[in-house]
Amino acid sequence: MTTHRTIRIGTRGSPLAMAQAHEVRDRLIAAHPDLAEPGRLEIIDVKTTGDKILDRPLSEIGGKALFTKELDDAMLRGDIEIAVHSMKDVETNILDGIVLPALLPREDVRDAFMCLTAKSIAELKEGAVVGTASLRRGAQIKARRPDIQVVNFRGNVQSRLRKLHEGQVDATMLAMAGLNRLGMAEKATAALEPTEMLPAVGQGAIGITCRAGDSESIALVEALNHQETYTCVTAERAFLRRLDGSCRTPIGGWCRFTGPDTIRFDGLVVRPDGTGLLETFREGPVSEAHALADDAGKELKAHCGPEYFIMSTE
Ligand SMILES: NCc1[nH]cc(CCC(=O)O)c1CC(=O)O
Repeated sequence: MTTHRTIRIGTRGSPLAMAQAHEVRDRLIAAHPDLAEPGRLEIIDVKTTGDKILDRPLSEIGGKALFTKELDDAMLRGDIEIAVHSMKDVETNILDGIVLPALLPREDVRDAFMCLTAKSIAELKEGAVVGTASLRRGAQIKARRPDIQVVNFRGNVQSRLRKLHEGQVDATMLAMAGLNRLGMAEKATAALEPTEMLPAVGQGAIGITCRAGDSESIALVEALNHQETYTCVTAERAFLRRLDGSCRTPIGGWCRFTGPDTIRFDGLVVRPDGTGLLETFREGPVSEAHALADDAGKELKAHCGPEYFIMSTE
């Protein structure tokens, strides 16, 4: 192959998004050493609405599509060849004209608990204030500790840590994956086991998209795919699709390999106020991962009424 066009890697501009884009660039060069030549790869900061509006809950301003829309638009316009996404933020249905040729090996899937006064959720003082913009984290913590007050809390990792140190909240939660990628894992007070806080669908996984038909970029990106992660995250997204997943419903879903040929999927839904937690799991062969998670979604969907879903009114 002797084409020499520049491959533009689009990303959001936050420190975490930039770290992820650099990881993709490094992996592309490791897989295709000719890409190390000057001018072959370029990282482009595509501003997203989600990064610009910081004072309202994510669930009120249009959900996770915000984080990906501008990257999708830039790709469809032909401004970038490759886009780097946190799979947690990618809509369950990928746009026509865009493909997902690779998921990188999954990072730590757990949520981090960050608190200056307690080592665990159980040790938080009566009536403690926990800051999170995530309905999933807020509802799961309320399910465990109904006395806790959950307040909306956004911003990047650095600004959330500052608010914690200023005493605006008693505790907050972040993805371990993000802290690890920023080299800030030591900021976590504890990692919450999935039995205590089931992660979001796609948490810890980076997805790389290309324009459908851009066979050169697709071939470069496909070499980075980690099949185990792809199988698990695809299964989780089948579960999410059954539940009409968006930022507006507290949903957790996690699939992992339990042996070379077997998986286990765990899923839950809970009302935003922390009541009515419903959980289920499936175990079976890897080849059935998608069908098993899909079936788990059907089961939970049959049991959760409209009060599990916050309807959009804006
Ligand atoms: N919604 C923002 C977002 N999207 C992905 C991550 C973390 C990295 C990951 O899950 O891969 C975060 C921040 C957080 O939840 O702490």
